[in-house]
Amino acid sequence: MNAPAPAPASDRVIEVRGLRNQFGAQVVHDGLDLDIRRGEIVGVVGGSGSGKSVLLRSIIGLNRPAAGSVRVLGTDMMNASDEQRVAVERRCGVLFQNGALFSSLSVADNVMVPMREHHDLPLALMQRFAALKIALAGLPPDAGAKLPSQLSGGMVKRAALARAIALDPDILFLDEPTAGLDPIGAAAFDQLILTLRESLGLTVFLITHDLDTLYTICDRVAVLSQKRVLIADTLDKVERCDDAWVQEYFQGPRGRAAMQASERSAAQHVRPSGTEPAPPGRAAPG
Ligand SMILES: Nc1ncnc2c1ncn2[C@@H]1O[C@H](COP(=O)(O)OP(=O)(O)OP(=O)(O)O)[C@@H](O)[C@H]1O
Repeated sequence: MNAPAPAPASDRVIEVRGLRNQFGAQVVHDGLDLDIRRGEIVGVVGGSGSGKSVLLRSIIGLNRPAAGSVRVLGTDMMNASDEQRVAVERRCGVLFQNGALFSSLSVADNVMVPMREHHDLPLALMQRFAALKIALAGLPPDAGAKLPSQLSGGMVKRAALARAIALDPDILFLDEPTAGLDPIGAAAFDQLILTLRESLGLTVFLITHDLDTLYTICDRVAVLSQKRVLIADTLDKVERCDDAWVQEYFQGPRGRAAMQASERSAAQHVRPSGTEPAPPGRAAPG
């Protein structure tokens, strides 16, 4: 398999080299390399327990790797001062699995948490910014006053997204953002990510098990297998990778359904105006 040409250094917003993570005797990553380029949406896939979340945590500094190097926005995270690390953190928004909102704070207060942490702004200004982010995340204005427990699952994801974009990040990290959403909610969330990428110029690191998300919004897909990134490339190249897990994942019934839905969607875009589009397809949630 030919490796894709390396991106110029100035384009790489995340560079992971020789990453090793180990918990006791369990080696999760060994010699893992990954580049993420400015402005792309990269889907990170792999079997359960392959180390996707640990990789995310290693990149954002929540997990200290046993070996290797991680550069984020040009900063060597393993050797950065606290000040440099905080400066990078400010430029990264994270949507954790299940949202991880503070249950005792309203949505607006949750969105203001990173603002309070990193800036010294008047309350009224923070409230205006929070309302803007809540709207950008596709929530109605009255959602700001609600507690997370008063929201539907889809709204919790959007509230967590509003918090993740609170500081206008350069890089958005999403850990299974469409898990638990119904197919229509998941498709809407995918479109929201695309819209935000365009409007905010984001780079997106996206962990997902959702094949439709991969086909709909990802520029490249990185497959975690055998403790490393087996391949990180466009979907058509990844689909042709002859690894057993990749074949089972992409050529199984759900993979084929997602691929066909994506082909139907592409065909709709060249359909002459005035003709009826085919209904959108989305593999049923597992
Ligand atoms: N803090 C920790 N201490 C010990 N083991 C850990 C820790 N964090 C993760 N692990 C282990 O590392 C492995 C990889 O975990 P990780 O959560 O990254 O998997 P994943 O690929 O995200 O899985 P899933 O798709 O199920 O969410 C798992 O075996 C997990 O139990």
